[in-house]
Amino acid sequence: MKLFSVQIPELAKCSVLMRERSRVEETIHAMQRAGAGSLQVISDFDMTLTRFAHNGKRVPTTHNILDNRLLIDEDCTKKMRELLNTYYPIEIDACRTAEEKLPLMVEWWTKVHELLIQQRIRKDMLARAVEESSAMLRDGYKLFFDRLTEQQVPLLIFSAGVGDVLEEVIRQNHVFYPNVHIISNYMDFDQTGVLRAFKGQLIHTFNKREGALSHAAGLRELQGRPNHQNILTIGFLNDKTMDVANAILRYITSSRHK
Ligand SMILES: Nc1ccn([C@@H]2O[C@H](COP(=O)(O)O)[C@@H](O)[C@H]2O)c(=O)n1
Repeated sequence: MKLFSVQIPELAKCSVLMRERSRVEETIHAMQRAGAGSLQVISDFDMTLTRFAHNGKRVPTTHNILDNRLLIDEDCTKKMRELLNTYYPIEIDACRTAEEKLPLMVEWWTKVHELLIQQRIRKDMLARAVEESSAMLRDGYKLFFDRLTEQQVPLLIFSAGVGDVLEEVIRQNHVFYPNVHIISNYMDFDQTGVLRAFKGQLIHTFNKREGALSHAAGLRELQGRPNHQNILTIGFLNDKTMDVANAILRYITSSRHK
């Protein structure tokens, strides 16, 4: 289909890899015919909506943003880093199955959350910790969030990170719009604003997908958007921008094509 190299030239870039090009094109076409009113977007957060690295340094995940003296002491920093060095290589180990990794991920998240609770983190310090961090959204994020909100397309961010921190990152980047819904690990603060637990069921890397789909089905705003036969999954190479996702979004939501 010539149409796509002309109307979405970003898809012709050699950095864009597709398992079955014709299927991708058919799906985008079907989504465009269905229009913005049928669209819903589900996204990860850390290293998807945020950058992987900047100036050669890793951009912190929402958990790592909490590594700030305003919130935790040196001993906790040390223990959290040891846990990261132990469990992160397991999370990304291509030789282990998801079944093998799952209990180890539960162990990692549980240990870190216990450490954070012991630190009696203060809710009113979170915004400053985010300000002082090097958290950074991926290039092209503004166009992405703006387009979705203009077109009233719900954006469900499903993250195994820390929801309170995630919210603060998008708030400080001025894109926490009403169409944005976040499912994540939220902190539970006592009446004086001190962390005492994490709310609800733990979300980790290996239970995110099922959780995202069941939550999406339950959200009132997403009802009436049953575009389940047309699903497009987009992954990013670490240092790439959101231009491909933005180009597809522009095409699908542009009234010119209707
Ligand atoms: N203590 C932890 C636990 C997890 N992480 C990383 O957070 C990432 C969350 O990613 P989302 O796409 O779900 O937002 C996850 O992949 C872990 O690598 C961490 O940094 N510290």
